[in-house]
Amino acid sequence: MGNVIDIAVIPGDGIGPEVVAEAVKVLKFVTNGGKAELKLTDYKLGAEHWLETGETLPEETLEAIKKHDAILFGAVGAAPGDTRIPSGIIEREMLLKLRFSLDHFVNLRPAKLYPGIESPLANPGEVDFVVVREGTEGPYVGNGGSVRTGTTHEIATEVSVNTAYGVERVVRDAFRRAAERERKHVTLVHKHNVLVHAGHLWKRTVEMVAQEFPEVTHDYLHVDAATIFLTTDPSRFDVIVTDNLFGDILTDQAGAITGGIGLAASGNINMDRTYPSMFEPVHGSAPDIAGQQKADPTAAILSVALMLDHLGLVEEARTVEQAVEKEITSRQELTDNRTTSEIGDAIVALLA
Ligand SMILES: NC(=O)C1=CN([C@@H]2O[C@H](COP(=O)(O)OP(=O)(O)OC[C@H]3O[C@@H](n4cnc5c(N)ncnc54)[C@H](O)[C@@H]3O)[C@@H](O)[C@H]2O)C=CC1
Ligand SMILES: CC(C)CC(=O)C(=O)O
Ligand SMILES: [Mg+2]
Repeated sequence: MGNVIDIAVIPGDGIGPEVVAEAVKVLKFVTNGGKAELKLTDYKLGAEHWLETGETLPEETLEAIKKHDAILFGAVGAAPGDTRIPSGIIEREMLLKLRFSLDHFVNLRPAKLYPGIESPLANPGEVDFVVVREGTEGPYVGNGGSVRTGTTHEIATEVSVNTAYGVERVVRDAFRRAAERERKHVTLVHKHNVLVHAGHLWKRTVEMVAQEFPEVTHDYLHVDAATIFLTTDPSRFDVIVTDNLFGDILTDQAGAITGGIGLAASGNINMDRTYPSMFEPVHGSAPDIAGQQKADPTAAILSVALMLDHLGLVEEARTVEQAVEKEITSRQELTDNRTTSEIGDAIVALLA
């Protein structure tokens, strides 16, 4: 990394550029005069870019992105009903291509109910867990197709790919994280009563890796039951490890119970550091509120804290998290009807 922190910025579509602008404000402020000089390079990618150019993620852009220390990402994608853009093209050929090409095998999604934030649950208790979602495999790999057989019936397949290598490395990561946490507990979430091939691989892998971590306890929940407990007893969770699809769904639910998707941060992490990791809010491009300064930028700002931590700027990361915590605690309502930019400014003011 040297004395320069070299960040690729991909604002994307919808509210992506609005929340990234606030995240960048925070990043500039917190690194100003610090250990390293900040260098930001913007990349125009996403649905709007595709409409203008027909490009999703050209190889030369991918190669250029690989050279940065980390990536700050907003969100991409069109409104679900937008017929100008083939559904999924941007998500798969741009966002997932980035995650897969850069081997972001740990999709880290912390879920914390900050003091002062109202949960929709009557008695949420103390909620502070992380979801370690596998980021490069599962049903998101594009292993499928749509064919017509001799009958008139169309067949569509979407095959989930789970390699022993991929499962083992993410499960070990979850146990390592649990070993560092107070409660030291891992919950595997899957559906091995039905998805027996993938489910048993995950279950056997957890049993195997658990031997290396005698101080970490573990249990198992089928994903349907996990959604119940996320609503009725979220404080039971410490570290959840799960596949790409279940982790995607559970982390939107985790966002909702911890005060809203506008607060949920994530990191797509290449733990081997062979390529840059990417930090982004859990939410999407929110076309329903885009361009109105209604989005909460807190998730994007907390993603900056995850990024700083990953880059070894631990003090700066903690400073950002503390400022967010302080700002959130002072809120009467989730955003207090302030603009995206006003919330960003309020957090920056607390960094000073
Ligand atoms: N990582 C990414 O780039 C992701 C992209 N998407 C894409 O985003 C587009 C919209 O997807 P949706 O399913 O509608 O999910 P979404 O997360 O964009 O929006 C769901 C709901 O949450 C609200 N919301 C989201 N972020 C918010 C914020 N920061 N502050 C306040 N409210 C917020 C939205 O207004 C909407 O009502 C689609 O094209 C989808 O494929 C969806 C999820 C992740
Ligand atoms: C490819 C993305 C749109 C999947 C998603 O919703 C997410 O990663 O949260
Ligand atoms: Mg999602």
